[in-house]
Amino acid sequence: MIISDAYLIVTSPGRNFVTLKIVTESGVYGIGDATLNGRELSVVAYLEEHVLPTLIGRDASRIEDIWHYLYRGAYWRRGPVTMTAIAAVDVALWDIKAKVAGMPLYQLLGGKSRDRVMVYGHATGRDIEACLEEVARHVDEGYKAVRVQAGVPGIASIYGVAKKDGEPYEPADAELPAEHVWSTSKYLNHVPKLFAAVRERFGDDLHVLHDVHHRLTPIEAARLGKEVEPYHLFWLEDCVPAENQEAFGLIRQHTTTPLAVGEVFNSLYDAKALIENQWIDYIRATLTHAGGITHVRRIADLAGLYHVRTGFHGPTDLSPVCLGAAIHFDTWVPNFGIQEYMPHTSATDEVFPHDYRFEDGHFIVGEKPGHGVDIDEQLAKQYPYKRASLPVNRLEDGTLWHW
Ligand SMILES: O=C(O)[C@H](O)[C@@H](O)[C@H](O)[C@H](O)CO
Ligand SMILES: [Mg+2]
Repeated sequence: MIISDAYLIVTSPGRNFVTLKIVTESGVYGIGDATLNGRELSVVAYLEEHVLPTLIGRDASRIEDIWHYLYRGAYWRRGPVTMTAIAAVDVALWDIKAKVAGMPLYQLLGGKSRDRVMVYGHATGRDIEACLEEVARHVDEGYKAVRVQAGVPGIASIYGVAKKDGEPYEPADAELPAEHVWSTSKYLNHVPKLFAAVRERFGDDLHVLHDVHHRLTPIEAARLGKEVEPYHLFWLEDCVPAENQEAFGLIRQHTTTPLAVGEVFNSLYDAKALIENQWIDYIRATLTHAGGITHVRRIADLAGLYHVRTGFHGPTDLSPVCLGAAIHFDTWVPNFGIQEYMPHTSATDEVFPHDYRFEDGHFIVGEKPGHGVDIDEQLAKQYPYKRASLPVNRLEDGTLWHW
């Protein structure tokens, strides 16, 4: 299982994706996702200059050793670029190992803990009415859990709401960052009304989620958590920026609304205090940005000791390679909570043929050896990279805020 080649494929079938392919002397290959939204080419440079040349001639079966070679061996630890690069190598190597073993990846991890993986979809609308229509569409399509984000009166553009009702939401929508204007008070006054309307129309059984996208302070998050308690959210996500993990201790004292965090985390150390103090309920760090299967497995195991469950990040800016590998992980991990699912465009699905399938609000893992996702390199060439940036947010007085 000697590595003979390793190269990147950058393609943009609707949005940018970076994919690593590692090939062994026997011809067996594996692929890993290396997409860091809005910062794609920094990971390309990191891999091409510092990682890929060191892989040639190594034994692909030594996943653990290669992980530490890339982590400890870099001297400069952690960070999204490094950890995304390591993750791409790691997932590609697990893909190779499972293919060589002739097993779907979940078997190598320990086998199935469940038959299917519950997902949540995204309902978005300009106002509450439009948003409720989108929730209804998701319910009709079989979803058991729906994230609900609506426009707020007085805020012109807001995270999570598509420009036109019924269109999928894509945040990296401009070559250079768009500037949005944010008002915490308008938002806080509006969200409880949205969830009151959702429960009134859809009853108690549907799981409902909401993403604050890092824009509150701890005491504001505490207020929101308390005010939505009657509507029994499945989770309130990223309610404050999480560099200061202790902030979650304050929020926790005030509310029983379950808290999810971690899509921007890239290592266990970002979440250690959050988990050990039981300040959160769901950890969202996912394979592509947090060092791959080898590292996220450690995060999940620590989380399990403290009743924290997984709720992997799964937006369209993570490629089907990430989603496919995540579904294997979700099928195995004992402390699974939920998986995020934003459907990719059909052009993306054609570039990345895969064997997972969506059925009745759940993903069913595929049975092909490996993680079950491939890349059509010829087709990928038809979609050249296009620079695309995430927006920024400013308060109404012009202060740069969290988007
Ligand atoms: O919960 C989510 O799915 C996320 O918040 C995403 O929508 C991020 O904004 C995106 O991944 C940034 O690239
Ligand atoms: Mg989020």
